[in-house]
Formats: sequence, structure tokens, C-alpha cells
Amino acid sequence: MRDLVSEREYAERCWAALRRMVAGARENVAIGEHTWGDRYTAERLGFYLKTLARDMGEEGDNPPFFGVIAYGAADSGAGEHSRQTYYLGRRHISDAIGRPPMVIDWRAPVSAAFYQASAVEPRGIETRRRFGWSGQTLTSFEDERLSAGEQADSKLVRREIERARVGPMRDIVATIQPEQDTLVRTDLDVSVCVQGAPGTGKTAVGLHRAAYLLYAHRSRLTRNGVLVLGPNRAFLHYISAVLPTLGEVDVEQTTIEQLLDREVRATDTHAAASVKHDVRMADVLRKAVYARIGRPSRPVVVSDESYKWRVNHHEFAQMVVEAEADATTYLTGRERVIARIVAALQRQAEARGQNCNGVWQRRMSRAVTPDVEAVWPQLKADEVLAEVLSDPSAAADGILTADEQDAIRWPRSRKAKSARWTAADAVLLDEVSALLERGPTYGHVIVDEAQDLSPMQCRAIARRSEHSSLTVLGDLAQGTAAWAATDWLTQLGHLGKPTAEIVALSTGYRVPAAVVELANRLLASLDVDVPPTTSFRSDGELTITRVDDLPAAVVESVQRALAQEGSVGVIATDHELPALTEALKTAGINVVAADGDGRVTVVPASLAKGLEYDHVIAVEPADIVASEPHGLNRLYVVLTRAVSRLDVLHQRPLPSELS
Ligand SMILES: Nc1ncnc2c1ncn2[C@@H]1O[C@H](COP(=O)(O)OP(=O)(O)OP(=O)(O)O)[C@@H](O)[C@H]1O
Repeated sequence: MRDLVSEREYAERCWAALRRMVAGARENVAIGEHTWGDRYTAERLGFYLKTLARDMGEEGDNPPFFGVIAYGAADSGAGEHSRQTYYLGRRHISDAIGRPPMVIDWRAPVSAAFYQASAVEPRGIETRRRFGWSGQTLTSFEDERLSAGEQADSKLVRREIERARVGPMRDIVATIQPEQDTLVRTDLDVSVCVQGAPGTGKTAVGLHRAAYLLYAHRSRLTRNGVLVLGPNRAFLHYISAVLPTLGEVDVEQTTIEQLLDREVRATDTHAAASVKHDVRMADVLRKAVYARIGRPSRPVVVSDESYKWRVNHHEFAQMVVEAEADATTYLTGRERVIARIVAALQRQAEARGQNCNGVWQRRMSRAVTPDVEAVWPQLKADEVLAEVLSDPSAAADGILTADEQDAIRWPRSRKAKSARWTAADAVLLDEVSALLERGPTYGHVIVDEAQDLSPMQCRAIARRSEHSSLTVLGDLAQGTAAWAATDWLTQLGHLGKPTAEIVALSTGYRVPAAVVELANRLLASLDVDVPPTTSFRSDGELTITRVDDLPAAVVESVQRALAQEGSVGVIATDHELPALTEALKTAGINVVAADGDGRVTVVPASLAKGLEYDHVIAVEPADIVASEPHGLNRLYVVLTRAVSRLDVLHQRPLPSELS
């Protein structure tokens, strides 16, 4: 293996090769469009080259490699890799076509050994080397002679995990842990559900899995797309840089609300929202849609020049009954009735020697449509829902109780055009739209904070991954929505993947041991069956202070935090936050909101999920608990946002569950 000086020289060579690759890709974009014969090929090639050049340009200044594995002799288990040495990095680097790569992509099959090999199971690897970088300078390396049974607790891995956090989330390719790697590399056809305690790397695993799947199944996934769903915009902002640094810029990252794409102009009462998000609404809506199909009372008669073709009303009724029984969606059923009537007319016309070409068939379709419309009318999703909410009884009797119907009933009947839809209505509209007509699906969907999805939201996701797989990430203990899941089997059923494998992660890489110990005290009161977190980290500080003046104490705490490295997050109830923000500003401290970039962030407890700060100041736990039905879960989320230090400031007594 090389010494440090030679490793640095190698790094320089890799950088130079990478620069040549980027320049080459850009040049190819410039010439590619002109050198290919037909326009289609030029367009496809141009698109491919542009994507490549753009992806490579996104690389930034990351080190070209983070590790190297050196294989031993073939009989040591190295097999075809015998005596080979592979450098691993964020992307494949080669200096000339046809030559072995200088750096192998971390997602390549051979790279799995870097993450998975151990002294107990060296997989043919003689030496695993990890590199330490400071910016672009290679500063050190660490070797483990795995085949000789040597494996140490890596200082470089520890340093990376314990580093102070500033700015958005970063990739973890250099330090992915074996249990995380197994999840990242799970095959595309397999759906998995990761129950992970706070900071166990669920989000990191999900994002790296997206990058891995795009590498391993590029053409299939480029066609259908990969979707990452997160809980809110602040969270999406926080994770937004990870996939681009891994060279993946085309993954759609959004929230379920944005995905449903409806303008929300009203708010539901708690009671109404609970009913609207209940899975029984799927039955109510199905009934409302299919109740629109009537029974024919007249035959279909079509004049065609000197002839009249007819389908008698019994045949017509039979066609409707059969189409209704087999219909995958309401509108395909309607199309099928039209097609069957036209086929029956065609048989009659052909018996008379008529030529029934495409033009004739289209003319007949148009002619029979009014008869079909009278029995099986065209529907629009918003019209169906407006009718249900104006008067739920017709569709909901026998499914919802009278009180539940009252909870969702509009105070007065309205037409769709004048409706002011709520967030829950957006989910119902999506359900109705899907009953009418199938929408597009994705090649793979990754759902973060999945414990908070309502059954109806789960169904919206299930529809978009009907023919593909899901990665479901969440923590039942962090469930704060009114409908938060309390077991994964039921939630996976709603998501359409009841047999997905459930894997637990319990080693936390964010929260230090002292803070984990505090947060774990709440677990017993959260009424969910999850294993407690153990922290990978031995460092960290926790202070719990009773104060008289909360804003003043917060200012003082932030000032102390600013004397150290890393980001600072002040987390309080939505209600308390404005006064605290004002106090911080008056003290001359620059603060930003949860989706901004700055050193001190003020975060409403309701938006803290998924985020992390080096130093967290959690304000008045008793208020956080009291401010919502799942207040204890919310407090659990708030306490577990701290990477290095947590200050708990309180004026009122601490919640008893915490002491
Ligand atoms: N293998 C790893 N190497 C380095 N850092 C890691 C590793 N795994 C996780 N981390 C870091 O730990 C922190 C927590 O990870 P992440 O946010 O993915 O956890 P999570 O399980 O989604 O947490 P939560 O449920 O609290 O949102 C992040 O800063 C992440 O980069």
C-alpha cells in the first residue's frame, strides 16, 4: 500500500482525471449534436451528454476517494479480485477509456465489501484503508488488516460522526455502517420498512438508497422516476444537497401536500380531519362514485345511412353490469361499455356487408355516447367530493356514524366551483381522481417520517407505487399526527405493501448518550413498542435549568452556544417562538427560520422533525407537551434534535415523564 505522500500524488492524479472527464463531457455536448446522423439520435445523445456534464459539474470539491481495499490471494476468498486494489469514491473516475478505473463508484458491487467486511468475515480483503481529509487536503489514513483479524474502532469514522454540524445535511458515503449498507443495497423489487430510533440514519439511508437504485437500475428508474417524500419544506431544504453531491439531480423530493397539488384554502376542525383521513372514507368515496351508474331503461338505436342498428335494453344493461364488475376504474368501465356497444353494432353492420373501418367505429362511438352518458355519466373528482361533503348520508350511511357524517358535512350545500378545499380534502380528491382514472406511478418511492401519514395519505402513496417498491422510514415513537401509526403492519397495509420486511435500527449517530438517556425516559409513556436508542457517541453535554425569565435565559444560552463551533437551534412551541425570536433579535443575534441558512435557527416544535442542530435549546417542555394531543411524542422529537449539546430551559415544572 502507498505511503501518505504517494496517496496525495494519487489524489492529484485522480483530480486531474476528473477534470478531464468533466471537460470531455462538456466538449462532447458541444460537438455531439452536430456529429450524429439523424436528429433523434443527436437529441438523445445531446441529452445524455448534457446530463452527464451537469451531474459531473455538480461534483463540487469533494475528495476524489475516501477509502481503498486491497485484496489478498485468490484462496483467501478474494476470488476474481485477487491482489487487486480498489479506491472508492463518490463517483467513478478513469483516466482513459478501456483502462481500469482509478476510483470506483461507492455503489458498485465490489464497493459493498468496503462497508461489510470485518475481521471475523474479511471477504478476501487484506487491508481496508480509510482516508482523513481536511477540505481538499489528504491529512491521514487508517489501516485495518482484516485478514489478520485486526479491526479497530475507527477514529476517522468517529470523528466524522461526532463532527459539529453546520449547514444542510451531508452525504455519509465514507462512513456508512454495515446495517445501513444492507438497507441501502436492498434490491429494487423489495420493499423495506425501517423502524429507526432518532438519529439512526433513516433519512441518510433513504437518500443513499435512492442514489444506489439509480446507479443499479438507471434505465428503468430514469423512465419512471424516484420520489422522496418528506414531512415539510424545512426538512426538504435540509436534505436537498445530499443527492446532488452524490451525482443524482433528477430525484423528485417533495411533501405529500405538494405531491397532491391542490390549492388549500380552508382548515378542517380536528373532528372533520380525523374522519376525512380515516380509511373508511375510501369506501364512502367508492360508493359515491359507483352510485352514479344507473340501469338502462331504453335500447340504444343508431341510424346509419338507410339502416338502424340497435342494442336492446337488456343487452345494454348486461354490458353495464359486466363492465361495472370488471372495471379497474370508473372511466375505463365507461369506455368499455361504449366499446362493447360499438362491437355489437359492428357485428350487425358486417352481417349486412358494411365496411366498418376506424372512421365508422369512431362515428358509432360518438353516436352511442349520449345513451351511455345517461347511464354511466362522465364525472369530475371535485364535483363528486362536493356532493359528498354537501350531503354525506347517501354515500356514508352504513359506513360512518351520524356524528362522523355531521363532522364532515359542509354547513351549507355548495358546488365544486365555490368549494374551499382543505388539506384533507386534497387527499380525498386524489382518491376520487384515482377511482375515476389511474394516475402515473413511480419506479421507487421513499417515504420519510411515514409514521405520521394518515391511512388515506398512505393510499395516495400506494397508488403511486402500485407496480414498484417502497422504502418506508419512520419511528413510531415520533408519531405526532392525530392519526399517527402505532404499528407498522397496519401502516404497511395502507401503503399497499403488507409483506414489506420491517428492520429496526437502534444505534443513534446523532444524539449523544446523555441526551439519549433523557429522551429514553419518555419512551415508556409513548405507548409504542420500539427498542430504546443506544448512542454511538460518548461525547455531548446536557444541562437542565429552571429559570425565571425564559427569553433572557434563551438569549444567554444562545450567546454561550455561539462561542462554540456548529449550528444552534432554539426549539419552542409555535406559540412561544415569536417572543423568543424578538428577544434574540433585540440582543443583536441574527436568526433565521427553519428553512433558512444561518447559524442560529428558531424552530417551531411542530417543524423540528427530521432536523438537527449542533446545539439545541429546548424551551419549556411542559408547554410542548401541553400544546397538542401527542405532546409527549413531540417532546421526544424536540429533545432528540441535538448533535452535541442540549440545554433544556424551563420555568414551569418539567413533565413528570421526564423526571
Ligand atoms: N453512518 C453514518 N456516518 C456518519 N454520519 C451518520 C451515519 N449515519 C447517520 N449519520 C448522521 O447522523 C445524523 C442523523 O441521521 P438521520 O437524520 O438520517 O437520522 P434519522 O434516523 O432520520 O433521524 P430522525 O428520526 O431523528 O429524523 C445525520 O447527521 C447523519 O448524517
